[in-house]
Amino acid sequence: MVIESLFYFSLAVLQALEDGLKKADADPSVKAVMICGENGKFSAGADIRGFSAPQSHPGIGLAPIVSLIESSEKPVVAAIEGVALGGGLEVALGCHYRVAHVKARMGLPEVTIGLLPGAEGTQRLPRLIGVPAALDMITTGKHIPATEALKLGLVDEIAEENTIEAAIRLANKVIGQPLAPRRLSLKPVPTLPNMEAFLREALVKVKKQARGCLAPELCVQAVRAASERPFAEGLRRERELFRLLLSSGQARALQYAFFAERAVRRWATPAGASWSSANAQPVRSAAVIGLGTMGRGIVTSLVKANIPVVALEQDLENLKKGRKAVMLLLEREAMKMEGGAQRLDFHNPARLQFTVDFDLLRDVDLVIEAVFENMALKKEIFHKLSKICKPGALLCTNTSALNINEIASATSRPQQVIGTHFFSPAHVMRLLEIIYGSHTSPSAIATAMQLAKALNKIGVVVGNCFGFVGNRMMFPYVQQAVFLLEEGSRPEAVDEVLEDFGFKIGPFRMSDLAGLDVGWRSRQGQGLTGPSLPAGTPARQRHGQRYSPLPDLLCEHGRFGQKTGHGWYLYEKAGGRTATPDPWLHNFLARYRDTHGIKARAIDQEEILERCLFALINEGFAILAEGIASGPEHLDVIYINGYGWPRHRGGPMFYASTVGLPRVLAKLEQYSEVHPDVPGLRPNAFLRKLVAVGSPPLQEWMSYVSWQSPKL
Ligand SMILES: CCCCCCCC/C=C\C=C\CC(=O)SCCNC(=O)CCNC(=O)[C@H](O)C(C)(C)COP(=O)(O)OP(=O)(O)OC[C@H]1O[C@@H](n2cnc3c(N)ncnc32)[C@H](O)[C@@H]1OP(=O)(O)O
Repeated sequence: MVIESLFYFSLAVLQALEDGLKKADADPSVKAVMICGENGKFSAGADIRGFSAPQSHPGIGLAPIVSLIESSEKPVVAAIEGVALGGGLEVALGCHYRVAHVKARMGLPEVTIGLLPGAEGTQRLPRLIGVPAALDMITTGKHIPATEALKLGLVDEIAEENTIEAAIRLANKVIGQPLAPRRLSLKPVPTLPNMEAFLREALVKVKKQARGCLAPELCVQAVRAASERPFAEGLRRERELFRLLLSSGQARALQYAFFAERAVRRWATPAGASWSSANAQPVRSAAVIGLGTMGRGIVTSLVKANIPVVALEQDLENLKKGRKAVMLLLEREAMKMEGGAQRLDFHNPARLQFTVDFDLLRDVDLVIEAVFENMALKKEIFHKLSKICKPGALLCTNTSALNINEIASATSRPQQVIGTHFFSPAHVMRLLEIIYGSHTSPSAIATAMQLAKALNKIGVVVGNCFGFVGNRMMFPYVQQAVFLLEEGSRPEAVDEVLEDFGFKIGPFRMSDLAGLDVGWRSRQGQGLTGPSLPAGTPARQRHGQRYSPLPDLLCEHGRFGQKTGHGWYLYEKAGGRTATPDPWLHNFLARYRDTHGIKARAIDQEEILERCLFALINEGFAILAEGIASGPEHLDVIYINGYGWPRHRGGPMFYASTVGLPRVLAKLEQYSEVHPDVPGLRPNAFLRKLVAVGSPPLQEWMSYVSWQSPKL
């Protein structure tokens, strides 16, 4: 008998499975059962949306079905095609045999949505493949290919062609064989000589990796229960831990992040452009200009995506340096991939060519300029590109803040100019901020989004303003961090609070890593410091607002961060990575406060957290109100994927909604009263409006934006 299930479970699917199994058991003419999915997909598990209404969620009814499958007196074989994920794999674990198509993928990704495999998966999987492999799958949520599943013993057979036929063949073969040895609930968990030490180390590892995130830790506890307790008791523990996660708030945040990342694919602009009005142009070849840190990563990304690249530098010396660095990156990437260097084919000049000759850019479909942040230089390059490149070529600039319209004005085809803000290291980081200017065509946006997909990145379309979304929100955050130092705090104290919140790295460690000179150059360009600063400008004020010259002073002392061996911290050497608190810096701060008559005060963790985060969130509301991004999900996806925001807190705007908008507003009002010369702390009008209308759920915020004056 064949039972078909749907892509992700609904109550109806579970009911059909139960009915089918009972019918098969009762019918003497049925000798074996095969469970498969529809349309070549076994199952992606439970419907994630339902976890916000757990009482009615189909997942709740899943565990009894898995038990029912296992206890069947007739052999049950799972025919896995496409994916078997989460509850889908748990169903397969209840079956007595598993056959997978060679291209199928399997996994227990519940941890990524803040849960654990709660339909007996944490108890069955270790019994089947042992604790180390099960723990790896359950705590990372990774999807493994069928070939690996076979090696682990997760599946019994691999089908190259027709999985259903192979599963039926296997079912016929095993009719009449004893089923007890195939029932995982009856098997012991394979022992390890050092199980206790192994589990302890696993716990330490996940706690370190996912700071503050509960699910990986509770997954380890559930697997520990499997190794220490009888099956039925292990199940009770699994259920208990599952309930804890479901009510933790982190599950909601992680599930929100799952859907937010999918929602941003459906881009739209205030002018009404979207996928439905735009066709992406094919990108069959690309060029990258500038082989500095960003350019090298971008070339690597393109090669990995199988797009032939022309890599251009201004002179032979830089070309040689850039080429060596790119080759090293590609060698490393190839080592991580199946098929390695052969698959990447980067030694083939038809796939990757290094040159100083602009003329070789004549035929490419897309150019990504990645020279350093200098408007004059970028304009010169774009002017050249508009003369050389073929008419349809997309012209992208990798800038983190500069005005796309001004860069586009140097060309004769501003409709084809677009910002593509990569994050460092560009071949690793998943975010791609895609910035359209006033003249960028919908087709150019669609092409850039398509490129993001090809590069396995998450493209987020945003409007043009200084710093775009990510850096614009980052400025007030870093500004508050520096103000806190002026007022009495230390870099390590501020970093610790934000790292305890869950950021991978606090603002001062981050500045040291990125290089303090980057911001210094930008502030010099803006006339905020350096020779162009008018004489007589007060040290701690610019344009009537509070300004801290601390970062500029550090640069004047040659402290650029990791690269010089000292910045906000001290490092073991130039280029070192181990940050230690620096007594020189502490003295320097004390002298600075004396010079400016600032009385140092003790600043508590709450103030550090709120001033940094609420200033960032406040800017987020301004961005939404101006129509720079089409929804809070966009801001959250940018922060999770580009700025190390803890995913289990769902992104800054989601976090604001969990704190409660009235509280965010009240706190901003309170801080703003104390610091009236800091615009970043002045509550944004859109935040006020949302509070005034009763703080609607985040999904409804954008319906309160008035679009009369989008600054686009
Ligand atoms: C109260 C205590 C009681 C204790 C008992 C508890 C019992 C618990 C029992 C069972 C629990 C089961 C847990 C689960 O099964 S949780 C779900 C686990 N599965 C996943 O996490 C899979 C998530 N999906 C993916 O990874 C991908 O979508 C994938 C399936 C690999 C397909 O990828 P791709 O081809 O790139 O397509 P998209 O990601 O764009 O997805 C297409 C659309 O489908 C939507 N989608 C996908 N999976 C789900 C899902 N599981 N639930 C809801 N929706 C899903 C996705 O959002 C896309 O939608 P759209 O096109 O609108 O953007």
